[in-house]
Amino acid sequence: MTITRKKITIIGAGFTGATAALMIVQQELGDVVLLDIPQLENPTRGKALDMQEALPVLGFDARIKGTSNYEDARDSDLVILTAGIARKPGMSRDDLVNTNAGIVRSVCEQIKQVAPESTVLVLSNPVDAMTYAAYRTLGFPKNRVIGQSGVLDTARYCAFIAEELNVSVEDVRGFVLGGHGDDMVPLVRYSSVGGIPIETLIVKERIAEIVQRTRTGGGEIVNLLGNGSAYYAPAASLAQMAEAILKDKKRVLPVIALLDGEYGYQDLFLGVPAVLGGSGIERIFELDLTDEEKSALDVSADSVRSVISIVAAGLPA
Ligand SMILES: NC(=O)c1ccc[n+]([C@@H]2O[C@H](COP(=O)([O-])OP(=O)(O)OC[C@H]3O[C@@H](n4cnc5c(N)ncnc54)[C@H](O)[C@@H]3O)[C@@H](O)[C@H]2O)c1
Ligand SMILES: O=C(O)C[C@H](O)C(=O)O
Repeated sequence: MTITRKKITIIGAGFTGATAALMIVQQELGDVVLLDIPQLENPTRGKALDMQEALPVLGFDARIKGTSNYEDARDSDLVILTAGIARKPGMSRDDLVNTNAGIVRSVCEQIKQVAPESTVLVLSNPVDAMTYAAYRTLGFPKNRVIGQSGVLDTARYCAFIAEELNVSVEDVRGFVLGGHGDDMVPLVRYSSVGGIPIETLIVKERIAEIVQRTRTGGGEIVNLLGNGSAYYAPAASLAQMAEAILKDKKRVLPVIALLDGEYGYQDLFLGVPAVLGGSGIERIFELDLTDEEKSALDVSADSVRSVISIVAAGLPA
């Protein structure tokens, strides 16, 4: 019996792309193609070769290829899109919209030629709108075009709760809904530690501070780094989503999905809990929200809608 490994192409071999590549091969999810622009062909090949040479020490089997040629991405099972510019201190993610929409569109034109059956995972910011740009350009079914934000935002939220209570992160459960902006919606009511609701363990004022820190978590890292944005936690989030898809795990994770009436929104990409498996987004869960939670989600949805409208204006009708 021949065992054929899955093929994962990561477009953008910068901080998030290269880190995700290493995490993906360390989970033995498949062979990785790391693709960047032709001007960066040699550094991209260098990164891939360096990772390849780490694998005998780490003890994992995979092939990693650095390239700028889309032929190398042919027939990929999964394409991860990290191409684009990152924000600097003082910028919002939305400030990246015009530059990154152009990049996402040009990359997706190529992907649809060489990997028409792939599932596409989008990271480039502003990610809700970039997932929309990818969906419109690719023309793939909506279950195969997915954005990453909620896994990362939830990870930050859970890390802060674990730190607050001095408990294992393994026992913290939480959920962040909505767009990947400072008005995202951490759902306190659905958050627990070892099954115990956090509202019974942490005072209201501290919960509010944790929620606020989660919402601005990306900016906190941008300010500390000074010249770029987070990449370890984003790459780990991509690897978890890749695993769910490539191993058909049917994980329940917050993902950016195209909504068709769910939560009362139409034609909108927004972070919601979904079943992620071999077919991509297999099902969206609609949670019962209080009026307060729904109002907060409406605010986040409005922000996303306004950025999507900028992208839509630049796309052919
Ligand atoms: N959604 C999220 O949660 C999340 C998390 C982290 C970063 N991001 C976003 O991901 C993007 C990448 O972040 P990073 O830290 O890896 O940035 P980076 O600058 O380190 O890497 C980006 C890479 O994309 C490449 N690139 C640019 N145009 C390209 C093209 N047309 N084709 C192929 N490659 C191209 C660049 O050459 C660069 O190597 C940014 O937009 C950032 O804001 C999103
Ligand atoms: O904050 C950023 O610009 C990068 C990313 O979206 C993050 O949340 O870390």
